[in-house]
Amino acid sequence: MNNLRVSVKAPAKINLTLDVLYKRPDGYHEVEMVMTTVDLADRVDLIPLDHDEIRLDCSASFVPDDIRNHAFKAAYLLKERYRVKKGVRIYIDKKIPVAAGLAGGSSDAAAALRGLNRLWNLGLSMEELAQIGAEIGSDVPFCLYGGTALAKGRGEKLIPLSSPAPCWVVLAKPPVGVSTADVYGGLRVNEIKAHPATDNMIRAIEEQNFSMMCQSLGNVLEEVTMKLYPQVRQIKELMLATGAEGVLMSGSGPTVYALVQKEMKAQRLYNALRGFVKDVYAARILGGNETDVLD
Ligand SMILES: C[C@@](CO)(OP(=O)(O)O)[C@H](O)COP(=O)(O)OP(=O)(O)OC[C@H]1O[C@@H](n2ccc(N)nc2=O)[C@H](O)[C@@H]1O
Ligand SMILES: Nc1ncnc2c1ncn2[C@@H]1O[C@H](COP(=O)(O)OP(=O)(O)O)[C@@H](O)[C@H]1O
Repeated sequence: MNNLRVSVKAPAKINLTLDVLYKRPDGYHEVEMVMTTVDLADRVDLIPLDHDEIRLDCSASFVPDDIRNHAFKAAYLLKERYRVKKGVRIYIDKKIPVAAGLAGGSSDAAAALRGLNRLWNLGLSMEELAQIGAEIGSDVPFCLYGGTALAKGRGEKLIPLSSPAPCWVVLAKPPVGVSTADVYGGLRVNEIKAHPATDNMIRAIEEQNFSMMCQSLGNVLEEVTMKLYPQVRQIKELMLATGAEGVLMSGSGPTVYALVQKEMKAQRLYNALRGFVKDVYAARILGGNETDVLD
């Protein structure tokens, strides 16, 4: 049975921009955000079971192992909708920090959708998978396609972009978990001080202009999370003082990342941050399509 297992890479995303246009009647916020994938990734293994059950285990014990897990929900929705009478064990090798603004759970769900489409021979198109993904979470469609994209609507409407200038991303997560709903809930849309220059960011990406990309970083949720967790501001300041060319909080946070072009600078930042917080990662912007099924 084990030779039929499918393993899928589930990369983290960062927000290069995150703008909120207005609060919608359905409670969600209309967003405009540029996202890209980085090579910090979970691995999702899908192993057929000989009975009709979804079982989930994760290397991080505090991650839910039932329908509250986005990857479990992906399998559940596929089984329900396409009347699949097969069982699967989902194993998540967790490398992306949890509740961090890096879409770890969404990426696991996207990986499960892609992998199960193959394991169960469903023949679903990416559009069909993205529709199911959007029912699980606003970031799941982006995670399905990966690469770099402008996301609109509540995050599920995607316009693909080319790869940004290659660079290093040094990520630091203070030891707090952030609830995305609480952060959006704390935002007063008519009090937003500065909206990110989304058009400039898109141009910087198209032109692979690294310094323009750094200048165009912006996230309207940053202020909200910084009020809750002052460590976010402290990490940003430390990153800038250590030579980061651009810094921003990703998503609803609390992870902050620094962009640098040279590996040596990434190493210096990594070392400086490790003296301040435990969760530090050095990764590369992937930017292209890297969401392949591994085997
Ligand atoms: C902020 C972002 C930026 O990429 O990422 P994370 O910080 O979660 O990684 C996303 O918008 C998060 O997407 P995701 O985590 O999939 O959110 P969902 O599960 O769909 O929604 C969780 C909750 O966030 C709020 N929400 C989410 C998306 C949106 N456009 N408006 C909202 O107001 C709603 O209160 C919703 O109930
Ligand atoms: N596969 C998963 N990995 C991590 N967290 C998950 C997963 N499925 C559901 N969750 C739940 O989703 C919440 C948000 O987690 P995550 O996706 O890591 O963060 P974020 O939305 O900030 O990027 C967590 O608190 C966790 O309980």
